Amino acid sequence: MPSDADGMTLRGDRAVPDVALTGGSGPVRPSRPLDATLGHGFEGSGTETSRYRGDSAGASNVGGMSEVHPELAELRNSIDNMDAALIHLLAERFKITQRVGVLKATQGLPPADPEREKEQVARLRRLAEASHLDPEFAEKFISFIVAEVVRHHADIAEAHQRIDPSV
Ligand SMILES: C=C(O[C@@H]1C=C(C(=O)O)C=C[C@H]1O)C(=O)O
Repeated sequence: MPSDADGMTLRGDRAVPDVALTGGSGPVRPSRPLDATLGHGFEGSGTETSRYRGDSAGASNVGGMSEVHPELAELRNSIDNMDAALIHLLAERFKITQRVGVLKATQGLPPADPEREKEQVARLRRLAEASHLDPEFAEKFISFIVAEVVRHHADIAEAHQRIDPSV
């Protein structure tokens, strides 16, 4: 199985992480020994290893200089990129749902659509399972977002009602 430098194994046309994350706060299940997955610096007795050990914040203090383990820094860089992508995606989603809210308010439709929500939850649970993400976490995540959207829709409907009580 070909493997690139980032701990990703290429299966078919997809890159999948060698460590399977089961969900938000769920357990991390290594699909191969953790030391092999993590690579250098975590096993053995090299100076690189001991230098970065023993600091729970992931930083070691050498001569008053705080150093973060280079692999930890690299991983956090990726986490930061993904968090930024999540925020951008959420911002785009809320732009669209605001338009849905205005459309519903002007058409006299209710803020929430429980049938649509059920379909979304079922679909996202399936997608989560296929991606080795905890489906319970996926459901909580989407429900949290949808609840906020519905609250916005109720606010838009109320504001619209004040301007045009006929709807
Ligand atoms: C966006 C809508 O309004 C609400 C919000 C939803 C969402 O955020 O996905 C889904 C269903 C509705 O309860 C919609 O009806 O499509």
